[in-house]
Formats: sequence, structure tokens, C-alpha cells
Amino acid sequence: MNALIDRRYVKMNGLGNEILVVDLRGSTARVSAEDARALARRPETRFDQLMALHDPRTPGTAAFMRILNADGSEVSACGNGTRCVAALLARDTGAREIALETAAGLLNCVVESGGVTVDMGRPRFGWAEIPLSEEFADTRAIELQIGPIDAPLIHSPSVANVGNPHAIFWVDDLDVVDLSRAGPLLENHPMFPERANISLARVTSREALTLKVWERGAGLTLACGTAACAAAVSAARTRRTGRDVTVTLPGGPLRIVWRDDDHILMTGPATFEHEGRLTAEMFPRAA
Ligand SMILES: N[C@@H](CCC[C@H](N)C(=O)O)C(=O)O
Repeated sequence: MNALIDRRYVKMNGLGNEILVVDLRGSTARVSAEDARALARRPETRFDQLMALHDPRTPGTAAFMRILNADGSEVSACGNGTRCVAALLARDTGAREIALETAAGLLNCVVESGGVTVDMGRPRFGWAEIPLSEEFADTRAIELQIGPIDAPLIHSPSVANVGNPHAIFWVDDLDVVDLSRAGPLLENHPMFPERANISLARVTSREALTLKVWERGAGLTLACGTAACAAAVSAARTRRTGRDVTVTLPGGPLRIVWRDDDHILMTGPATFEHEGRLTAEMFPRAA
């Protein structure tokens, strides 16, 4: 029998980025890539990212989170999912300050009526840290051979790692490229050995960006918290904006502050949809 059966799930979203929280604390159950793909296909558990909660590994943290994309790939960071988990644990326990842990490190969250703020830690910009498959001294703009989708309007992205890899293409018009077509090619470009999340970003003022994201392992989503962080720090790094910006995604705005101590603070909503228990019918039968 699948050890996930009868575990609690909570369907949430962060600005329309669909999040499924599966609470596995107190058990040794794990979500496999196949389990994740099965749950992602069902209407009641559909998700862009699944946040699996496990018993804490570090004193003072509320849970260790494994994060899976809809294609079953496991990743180390998800901004919208982290806000959702913090809001859920705040609802469950009454705590307002919640520390969570992922493979990428600790995330301190503050849950307030106006939204959830997550300290997303420090960005990394070294070419090997992104990671890229070629050495670049300056990752504010890298040379990318794009081939058939090359156009003067889309070139030389900024790259950043905020727990996961991102490439940000600066454009004047977010519709200049069909991201549903270009996204998969760019996500799987040989420059990105671990694939990458791909954003089109438009600077609208010194304090504002608009963003469209093709997510690694999930495709076009209504919002991506880590992409908003990566775009904000890249915009500040390239002097396009200051360090306190509103990033507006198709699902709505996030406030991103890149503090002087190098930490990125992301603030935005977390929305509850419905909850239930996982059942046997949700998983393919073992042969
Ligand atoms: N939607 C997320 C990012 C999820 C992970 C990403 N697709 C990856 O593979 O790195 C967010 O809100 O940050």
C-alpha cells in the first residue's frame, strides 16, 4: 500500500501558483516522482509545486520541506510554496514566526494579516553556482546562442541562483516572445546543466518590474516567487532599479527587498483552497 494514503493534503496557491502541501510529519513516508506526477494530474490535487512536510532536522525549525515540480523533479527552493507552508503552519499552531528548512538552507518566515514575508537568504551569481556549463566572469549579462528563437529582442540574460537557477531576459514588451514555445528550449539550453527557470522581465520604473515566467519542471505559471527574487536582484545589480521593488506577475504583485546585508525578503499572499486526505485512487496501482 502507498504510504501516502490517508495523509493530509492542503491545496493552496500563491498568486495563482498552484501549491499542494502534503503533511508527512511523524512518518517516514516520501513522495516519489511518480506519486508527484500522479497527484499533479488530478483535478483536486493539481499543482505546479508539491511541498512535502517532513519532521524538522534542525532545532527551532517547524519542518523540513522537500519540493517537487509537477514533472516529478525535486528542487531546493519555491518562494510561493514557502509562503503557503508558513501560512498553513501559522493557522495550525497560532505561531507568527516560523522557520522552515529545505535542501538549500533555512528560511525564516513572518505571517501577518497583510501577507507572509520570507527571508529567502543570499543570492549567488558565480557561473559555477548558477550553474552554467561555461565560465563567465560577469553574470549580469551572459552570451547565449539561442538559434531558431534568436531575435534582437531577446538576448544576453542575467543569471542568478536564489536556491534555484534563473535566467532573466530584459525586454520592452513581455509578449515579444511566445514563452510557451521559447520556454522549453531555453529551460533545456545546454548552457544550463541543471536546466533553469526562464523569465521575461520589463522594468517599468526604478521601483517596479513586470514578469512572465516559464518554470523549470512546471511550465508557464501565474507566479514564481524565486523568479521575482532573481529578477529583482538582477535588476538592482544591473542598475535598472533600486533594491526595493514591486514585481508584478500575471497572478499579482510581490514586494522584494534586497537588504544591505545581502538577504532577499519576499512578501506576498498565501491563499487556502481546500483540504482533504490522499486516497488509494489517486495513485497508479503497482503492477
Ligand atoms: N514556483 C516556485 C519555484 C518552483 C521551483 C522551480 N520551478 C524550479 O524548478 O527551480 C516559486 O514560487 O519560487
